[in-house]
Amino acid sequence: MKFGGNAVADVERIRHVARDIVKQMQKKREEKKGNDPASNQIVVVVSAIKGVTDDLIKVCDSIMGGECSRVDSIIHSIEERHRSIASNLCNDGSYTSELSSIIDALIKEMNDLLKGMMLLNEVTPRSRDYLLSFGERLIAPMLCYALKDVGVEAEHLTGKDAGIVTDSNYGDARPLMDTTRLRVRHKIMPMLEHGVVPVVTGFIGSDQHGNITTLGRGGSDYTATIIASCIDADEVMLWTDVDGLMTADPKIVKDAQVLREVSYAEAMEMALFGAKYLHPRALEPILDKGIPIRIRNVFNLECQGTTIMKSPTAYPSKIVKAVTAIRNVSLIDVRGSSMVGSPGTAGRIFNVLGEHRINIIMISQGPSESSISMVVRKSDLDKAVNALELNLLGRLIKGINVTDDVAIIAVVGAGMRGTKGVAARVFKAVADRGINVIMIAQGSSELNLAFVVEDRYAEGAVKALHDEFELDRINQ
Ligand SMILES: Nc1ncnc2c1ncn2[C@@H]1O[C@H](COP(=O)(O)OP(=O)(O)O)[C@@H](O)[C@H]1O
Ligand SMILES: N[C@@H](CC(=O)OP(=O)(O)O)C(=O)O
Repeated sequence: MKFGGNAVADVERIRHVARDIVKQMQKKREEKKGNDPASNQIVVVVSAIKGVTDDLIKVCDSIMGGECSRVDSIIHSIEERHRSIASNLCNDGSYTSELSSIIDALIKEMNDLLKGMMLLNEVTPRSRDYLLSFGERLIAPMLCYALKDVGVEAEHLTGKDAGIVTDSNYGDARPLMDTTRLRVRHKIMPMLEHGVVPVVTGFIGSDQHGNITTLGRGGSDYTATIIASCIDADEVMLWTDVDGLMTADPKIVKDAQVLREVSYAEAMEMALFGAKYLHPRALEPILDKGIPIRIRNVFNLECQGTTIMKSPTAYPSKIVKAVTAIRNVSLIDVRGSSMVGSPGTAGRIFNVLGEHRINIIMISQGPSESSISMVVRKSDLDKAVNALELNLLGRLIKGINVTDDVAIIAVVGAGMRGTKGVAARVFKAVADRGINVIMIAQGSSELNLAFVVEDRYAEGAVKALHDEFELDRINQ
């Protein structure tokens, strides 16, 4: 069971999560009538309080910008928030003092690290991951003690303690699954057999040298599926603050509906295109084993949520199941006559961006070959343009155009495969709302059709497509 950052934002929510875990354990025991000793074994994975990882990233930026007072004020508010939770969470006084001293020790370690980083005025990928890890490391002991306080035996572990070993690609590390499987089983299985609930920090692992690494934004989902695969779990539950995967972001479309079932492939497309910030690689570890994932709302236990599975049977006649939007992205257009007919052009452009660790979200090249359009995160824009200017401008490419405030809109659904007329419906619906399409891409899997609009039209485009494919009536 993985709990996202919204679910653990304050004392009340953490207590609620602890009670939810107890309920789920009881439910499992009843379902299996207690015959199976593994019937109520649960591993808990938890994310940093929503916003804390973002704040720690701001701290890194401020260190590099030499803004010490900004660092102090952000860190001060993180410390106060966690100290206050630690002192108000448990009813048992001895737990309160144990928890407070754990939190104090972590805060001291974080400040020691910050002192070093500030002294050097330097943030390396390795020190950045080490600092970001404190978001999760500060919350896991809280949930662990909340469980102890309601009578559940629990132990908190970092991803590193739990046995997640990764490569050294800081900021976006990948698990080395064979080693991880051995270590996770060795650590977690005995705890489960002894009736102890492991409470593991999401998002973090460690490389082979023992340095802390992070698995990329949204990486707690990934932690949950890595562990599930290692211990052959029956299922993975991702507990969040919405009822499940929905036909659109409920913050944009008021009558968005919960999808009862989607396939692994559809969920992966939805994740890649921004619906519920599911980690794009989170499904990889459980695909082969076919372990189902359930997305559920921790604040609405009545709702059964969404099941992500191999072969869903719901909605057999639906062409499109969801409309998604990726905001905060920018479009880079590179052009030049020497790009025409010259093999390796795209390779050279993508290499330069790859060397600067810039992820390209969407690519399009017209048959005239004289321009290539790419969408990158807004936060990567400066770095990307800089890298292209320094390495290729005046040689391979003659000009770079930037549109810095765009959004990618995508329609997703396995029913699109081989169905004629989907693109016509999509672009007519958008044009009828007076929205101009800047760039288009469709993968050959035909599971999605994606296009770019100016960001101010993003919500209008999502609503238009939700209406066009009658997604508000999907469950009728
Ligand atoms: N299609 C969608 N279905 C469900 N949620 C969506 C969708 N698109 C965007 N969201 C947003 O994703 C949020 C949940 O993702 P996230 O904040 O990463 O959760 P967590 O912190 O629990 O992992 C919701 O609050 C919702 O606004
Ligand atoms: N805290 C990390 C990892 C994570 O998965 O968070 P969440 O479950 O709240 O999306 C992040 O913000 O990226």
